[in-house]
Amino acid sequence: MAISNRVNQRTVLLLISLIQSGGRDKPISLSDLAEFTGIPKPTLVRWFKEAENGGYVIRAVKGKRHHFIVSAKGLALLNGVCELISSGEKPIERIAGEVFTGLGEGAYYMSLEGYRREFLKHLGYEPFKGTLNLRIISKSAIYSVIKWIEKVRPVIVPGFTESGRTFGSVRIYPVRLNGELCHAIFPERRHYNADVIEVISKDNLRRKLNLKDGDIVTVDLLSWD
Ligand SMILES: Cc1cc2nc3c(=O)[nH]c(=O)nc-3n(C[C@H](O)[C@H](O)[C@H](O)COP(=O)(O)O)c2cc1C
Ligand SMILES: Nc1ccn([C@@H]2O[C@H](COP(=O)(O)OP(=O)(O)O)[C@@H](O)[C@H]2O)c(=O)n1
Repeated sequence: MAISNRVNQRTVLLLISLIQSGGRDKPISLSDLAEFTGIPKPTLVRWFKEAENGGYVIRAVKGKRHHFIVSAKGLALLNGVCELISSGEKPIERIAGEVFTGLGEGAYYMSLEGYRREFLKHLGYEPFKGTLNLRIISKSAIYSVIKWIEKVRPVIVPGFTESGRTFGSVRIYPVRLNGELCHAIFPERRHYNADVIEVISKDNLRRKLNLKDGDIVTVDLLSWD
């Protein structure tokens, strides 16, 4: 079920609270829910009124006690929320990175035929000539990257010799940058330390994702399967 943006977020929170309190398949009283969640009764009364008007809960009154059942529409709404969250692949980790400009060397290396041929073969596209640099600010995120690199088997582009000069191998890993599927590359010989990721893509990412130096991006660290 697609979630309408008119759905009240309080209703979603209320339904989650009901289910956490054991109300997925049986009625829960207002008092029990207040006790379980610590949400004041008057607040719950208001939230239940909204949810009832929307058809997301069913009220059953016995004496002074009000019981609530999650309706079929309420369950469908929560399933819609779950689908929204779980759509797409599950990243191994998710970190933040900051865009910065380097010395312009990425464009040179990414233009070399010896690399371009292999990128096309392994990734199925001809990358934009350059690497988008991301600085990882937090220590825990740097640690996540180190663990990710250890865990995921890389695609390896071998080194080669061209015009008498030797170029090193490059390890490649899949990533999503602000939701866009791209690849992180780790050249065997590189200037940067563990706090920098270089990202390649068929597109000019600055243009496509409207990025400039200092912007913070979301990086999903993925595996190949
Ligand atoms: C595909 C690729 C291959 C590279 N191979 C080498 C290499 O063989 N030797 C080297 O000194 N640096 C190599 N580098 C690393 C660059 O020297 C540099 O660390 C990196 O690309 C960052 O450059 P920038 O931020 O100035 O653009 C390579 C970079 C890329 C993208
Ligand atoms: N897929 C890519 C690769 C590089 N770039 C950008 O293209 C420019 C040239 O890349 P580069 O690697 O030579 O430059 P620097 O990383 O040294 O700044 C830089 O501004 C990169 O950030 C991009 O927008 N999208």
